[in-house]
Amino acid sequence: MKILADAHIPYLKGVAEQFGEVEYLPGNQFTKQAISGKDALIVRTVTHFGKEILEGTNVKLICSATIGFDHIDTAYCDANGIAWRTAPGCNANSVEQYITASLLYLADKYRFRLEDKTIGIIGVGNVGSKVEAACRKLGMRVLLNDPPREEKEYGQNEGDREKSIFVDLETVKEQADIITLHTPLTKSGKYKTYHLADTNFFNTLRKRPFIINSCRGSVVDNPAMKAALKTGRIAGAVIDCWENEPEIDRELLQMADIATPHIAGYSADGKWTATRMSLENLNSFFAAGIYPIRLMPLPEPHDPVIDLTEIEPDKQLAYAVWHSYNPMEETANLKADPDKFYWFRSNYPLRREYGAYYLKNANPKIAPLLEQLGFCFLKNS
Ligand SMILES: NC(=O)C1=CN([C@@H]2O[C@H](COP(=O)(O)OP(=O)(O)OC[C@H]3O[C@@H](n4cnc5c(N)ncnc54)[C@H](O)[C@@H]3O)[C@@H](O)[C@H]2O)C=CC1
Ligand SMILES: O=C(O)C(=O)[C@H](O)COP(=O)(O)O
Repeated sequence: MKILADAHIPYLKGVAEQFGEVEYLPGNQFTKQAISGKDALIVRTVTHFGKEILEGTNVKLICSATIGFDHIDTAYCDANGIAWRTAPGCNANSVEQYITASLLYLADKYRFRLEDKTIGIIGVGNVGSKVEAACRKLGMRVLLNDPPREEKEYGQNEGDREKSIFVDLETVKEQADIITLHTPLTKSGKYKTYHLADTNFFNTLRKRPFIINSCRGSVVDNPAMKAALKTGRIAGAVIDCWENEPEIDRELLQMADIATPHIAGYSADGKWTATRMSLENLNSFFAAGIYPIRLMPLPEPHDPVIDLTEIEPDKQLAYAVWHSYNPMEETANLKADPDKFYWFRSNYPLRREYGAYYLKNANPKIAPLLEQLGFCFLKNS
């Protein structure tokens, strides 16, 4: 079997070779010529797979090591017998870590308590559900908006809808102090999300909320968001996903509280899982019978012990979370050097999720919350 893989998918080299002959190329260098003789592609979101690149090639399977799949023209693939697979949920914990770290940053910067705030979560799938769980642990009031799920789970019947755990978008716009988006990017259909947050959305917000976009750039109309920041219709913005990546709006970049180069899902844990799932997809599609698929173990963090001895109890939560992941350095780097958007993504430092860290001397009042988030504890601490 001949495989072409994105060279920036970690933990793949040396393992994918069990399946056949593997060539590696950076995702932005995939061409029709490069893919034409390949049976399978292992890809990332940076390459668009539609008619222009796929037509006339031999490709039978596209494995995307990602959750999102808006970079694949699925209608073209389905119509032309090209199978495609993704890695559902692979980096959902990583996005939750990003959102938790960002919420704690906003609370610190603007001097509010998360317990006093209402968050609206738009899109409650793998990622949104993790974000929901984290926000509840943080003591926030949570509003869930997911019309496709609501329709599927509660139907059209008014009586059933009354039992729904979901609210409509108007309620989110009316009551949320913070709105975070976790939908896929879809450009057609009853529930399309392209420019879900457009000028009208921003003009009809009631509470001057913070907006967080870590799903896909075009779910938010970026010029409309910039205008909303300028007029003060929104209090601030956390932006991981942008329209026209990597050529993002420089003015919007400078205005955002947190501005990162589409890396919310970039924990090593998430990347490792994405690679494993992609190889499993390859294995089952071609009935390759490779067992076990063994990836190298995840590297330990550089500083796995978090000593909270000197940290005031009410600062321990943020301290521990930011020790595991702090978006501020990335924000400063991107603001200083936006031309390196793609480079920052391709040269991402090791980031581990909470479970790779051991806490020492946590205050007994805060320890249960840290444990619920997923941190470990050093024995006798
Ligand atoms: N920034 C990053 O690094 C990452 C971004 N993502 C993005 O996050 C998206 C969501 O990921 P998952 O939760 O795993 O996907 P998912 O498919 O599990 O959940 C998406 C949810 O959005 C809902 N939805 C669809 N249209 C909607 C609408 N118009 N309004 C409200 N809800 C709507 C769906 O019903 C579903 O429950 C991905 O499609 C991807 O684009 C995912 C991982 C990492
Ligand atoms: O999983 C997704 O969906 C994402 O957005 C990924 O985190 C994007 O990663 P790349 O494929 O662009 O490296």
